[in-house]
Amino acid sequence: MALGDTLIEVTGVAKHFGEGETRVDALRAVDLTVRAGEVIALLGPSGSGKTTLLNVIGCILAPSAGRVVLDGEPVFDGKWLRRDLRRLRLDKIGFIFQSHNLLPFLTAQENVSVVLDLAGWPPDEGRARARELLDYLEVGHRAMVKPALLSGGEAQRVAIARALANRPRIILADEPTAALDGARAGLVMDLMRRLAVEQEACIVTVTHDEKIFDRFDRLIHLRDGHLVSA
Ligand SMILES: Nc1ncnc2c1ncn2[C@@H]1O[C@H](COP(=O)(O)OP(=O)(O)OP(=O)(O)O)[C@@H](O)[C@H]1O
Repeated sequence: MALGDTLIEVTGVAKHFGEGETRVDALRAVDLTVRAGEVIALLGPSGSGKTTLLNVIGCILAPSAGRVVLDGEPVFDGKWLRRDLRRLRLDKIGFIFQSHNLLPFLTAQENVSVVLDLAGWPPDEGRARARELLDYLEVGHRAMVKPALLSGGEAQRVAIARALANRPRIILADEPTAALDGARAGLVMDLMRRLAVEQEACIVTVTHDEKIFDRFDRLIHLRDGHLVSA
């Protein structure tokens, strides 16, 4: 598809942890632009800075230097430019993690609708949206079940529904298919792409999972905190 708006613009971003002899430069002068409709992978050896970059884009971690613009809005330029980062994350960003992090005491449907409650949706609209997404992801028949009774693939699809529920335009995923077999991993990525394209969103995925490399528009390699290709 034709690429749309620029959704992620990271310029000169650096992040170090600690000082002096214990200082670790996790990111060094990273530039990255991602546009609507793109599904990209962050690859690289352990410790190369993939999760750090994902957390910076997700406004979970403040960079040490640089500029971050999300969906046209400057959010960091040497310092945070917005005070309400929680609201920003709720509105613009959906997170999908390797371990699905579903709340064990809520049903599958409630795990999705709770995000919409937090974002201020009326409860009946939130329930309807949760159900619609679970149906779309072919886990609607498991809507009233608690996570402990879901298979790995079902739980991951519920987690995807939760990440996408509020129609964020920036979807960040950390090893979303690591727990799935090859066929299911491909299916999950295909579903994520379909939803992203429909919602004019982008997906940035940290992965080591070679089974799904062919599902990405771009593979971006990190090494020692540098982007080595983009
Ligand atoms: N909170 C922290 N405090 C100190 N050092 C950290 C912290 N988070 C990350 N680091 C260091 O920053 C570097 C980059 O870490 P990061 O987790 O981004 O790598 P990664 O590429 O995601 O690795 P992996 O594939 O193992 O998850 C590593 O050297 C790591 O030890």
